[in-house]
Amino acid sequence: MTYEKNMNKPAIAAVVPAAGIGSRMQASCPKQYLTLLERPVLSHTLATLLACQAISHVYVALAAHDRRFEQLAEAQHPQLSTVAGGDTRGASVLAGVQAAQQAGYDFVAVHDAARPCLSQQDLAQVIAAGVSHSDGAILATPVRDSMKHADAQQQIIANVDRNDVWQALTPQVFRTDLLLAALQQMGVNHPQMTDEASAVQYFGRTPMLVTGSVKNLKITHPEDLAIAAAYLSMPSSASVSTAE
Ligand SMILES: Nc1ccn([C@@H]2O[C@H](COP(=O)(O)OP(=O)(O)OP(=O)(O)O)[C@@H](O)[C@H]2O)c(=O)n1
Ligand SMILES: C[C@](O)(CO)[C@H](O)COP(=O)(O)O
Repeated sequence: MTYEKNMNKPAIAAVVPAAGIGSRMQASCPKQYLTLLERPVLSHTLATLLACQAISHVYVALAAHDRRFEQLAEAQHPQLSTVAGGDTRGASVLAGVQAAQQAGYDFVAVHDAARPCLSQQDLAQVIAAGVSHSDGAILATPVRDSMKHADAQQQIIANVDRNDVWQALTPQVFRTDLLLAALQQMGVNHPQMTDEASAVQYFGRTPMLVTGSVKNLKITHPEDLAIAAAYLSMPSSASVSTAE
């Protein structure tokens, strides 16, 4: 075992899919290694997870050809292990969840490498909800703009009632055995497996939404790096509204 069993506390591992190529960033290296306030994006993400008292170990899924990870300050951390990622985000997550299960962790908190602005407060809240709700919990934010359905010509065909529409974020926290069974049943190459909750929903369960900060953005497009830098530079008490 890589953690100390405590009868009062569930054993929780984080799983970080970090094997993507970041094609939408159009950068010279995968986005998790781009510099954000003088450190790689992934370094910010891992430091937040490693600083969380509730998380005993972090499994990072890496691309087979990755030679950058070993340069990170966190690479040799005793509470961190790497696993071989896969061709899809789901395959990378599955590899980390399998490692967590083999080590005996009861719960997993899956968090994108590309989300470096997660706060300790949001992390603690989604872990508390994921551990207490039998079908797990994910961070999410209510959508703030008008939402439209469009046809193939990009013409509006209908409005979407936004009152019950949320944007899914990470971390997403589940019992390890539940998430493993759900990922395996849906199949990690399923086109609709865009996050862990999708697999758990496909398995017939109903995860909870926990309202998180919009600052927890996923670095996806070139302009997102500057936004992340601005968010990380704000004092932690500075709030960004989650709903309009
Ligand atoms: N085969 C893959 C694909 C994605 N990811 C990870 O999943 C997270 C969210 O995925 P996304 O933002 O889509 O990352 P990329 O696939 O790298 O980006 P893109 O789709 O623009 O190529 C990222 O941390 C990414 O590294 C992964 O571990 N393994
Ligand atoms: C998991 C996720 O970050 C939740 O918003 C998102 O679904 C990942 O999607 P991507 O297409 O791999 O960026």
